[in-house]
Amino acid sequence: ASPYNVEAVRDDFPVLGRTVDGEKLVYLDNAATSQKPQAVIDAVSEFYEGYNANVHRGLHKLSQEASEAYEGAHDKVAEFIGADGRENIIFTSNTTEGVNTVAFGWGMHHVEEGDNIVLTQMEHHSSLVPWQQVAKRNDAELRFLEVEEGLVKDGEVEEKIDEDTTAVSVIHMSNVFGTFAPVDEIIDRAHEHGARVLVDGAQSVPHASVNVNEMDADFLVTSGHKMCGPTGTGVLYGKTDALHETEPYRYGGEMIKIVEYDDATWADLPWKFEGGTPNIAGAVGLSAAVDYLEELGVENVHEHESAVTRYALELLEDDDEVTVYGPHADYDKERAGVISFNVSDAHPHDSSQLLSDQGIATRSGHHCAQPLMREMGVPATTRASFYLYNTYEEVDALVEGIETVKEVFA
Ligand SMILES: Cc1ncc(COP(=O)(O)O)c(CNc2co[nH]c2=O)c1O
Repeated sequence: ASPYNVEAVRDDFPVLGRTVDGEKLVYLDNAATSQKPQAVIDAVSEFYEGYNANVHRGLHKLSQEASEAYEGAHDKVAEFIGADGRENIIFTSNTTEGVNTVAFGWGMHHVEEGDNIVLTQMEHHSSLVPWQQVAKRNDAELRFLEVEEGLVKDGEVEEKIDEDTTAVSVIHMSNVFGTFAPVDEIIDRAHEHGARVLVDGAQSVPHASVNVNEMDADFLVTSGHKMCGPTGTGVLYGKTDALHETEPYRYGGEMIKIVEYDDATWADLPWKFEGGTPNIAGAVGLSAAVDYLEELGVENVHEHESAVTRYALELLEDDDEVTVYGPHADYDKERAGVISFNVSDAHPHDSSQLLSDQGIATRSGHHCAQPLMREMGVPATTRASFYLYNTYEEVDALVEGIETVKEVFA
């Protein structure tokens, strides 16, 4: 049984009521982006209908209202992830921008020749590629914590993070396997050697309770659009001292204090990192998304999602024509709502297409983890990813849909 009334929750999400070519929509692509509750849609509309203005305290009422909403959204996100306050919260357009801000604003200035940067083998391209650039330009070594079935191998953290490690960037929850990396062990080890750690929380913050202070992460990035927030929203968290060590990434208006013809000084945190007119409507929507998740209870979301995922794993693992990648249903540690699988000899793209023909939205491909796919020895996988509104009946629909794939490729 779910910790909340799933059917009532589903009524909050207009898109879930639609059909796809006459088939009832079964949306299982939440790792890519989540659907939006009416409260988020309304918050954005109310902003445009009622107090749309540019922020940073123009001297007219609408600007003051918009500024309060925009700045207040930073406070809300800070509270949601256990940060000290708004100065630790930078709004970005997505996780990718957050990683780039840290890689180029901090990494480029602190990683020196001969240092090493440590990642895991299951990083998303949005983390791997920026750090590749830092390593190349600063003549540093990239190291990878080896992973097996979505789990960092024993001994890797101890072996790979050493006195020459300056930066560690680790995916908190894998968008391929749904597994969690041992971030506490990684952060402890990195801090022993004075290295800063960026946690990629794109898949963890929307799905599980994350507290940046308890975790002691130096930086953490996530996507607002994966946690019921509008497209084009994301968050970069940084410890105050880490952000003071970080150069701005987006220069221009709003992020300055004093500007001369030949130089400028920067605004206080977090505005130093928010050059230009921000995504005000997105921030208002993200604030409403945090309210929605807090109302439901992120722990309840994680409990529901984990139960639905376990149900799916048990059914898929019983099918000897389905290969499930990552730990199986008997796995006793935390695992969130992502299952990568392949069906007999069907190419993942064909599986996804056939499932889509039945109204079932999954994603097939390399999931922005091409090196990992090569490690796994597969060109791609089909991935079902669950969220707070998915049901056991939708898992049954997925399993029935896979039967159709098997018939076509039998
Ligand atoms: C672990 C992880 N890191 C970073 C990103 C990038 O986030 P963005 O900048 O908001 O796009 C994603 C998005 N992952 C996926 C996007 O589409 N399918 C996915 O699995 C992700 O899953």
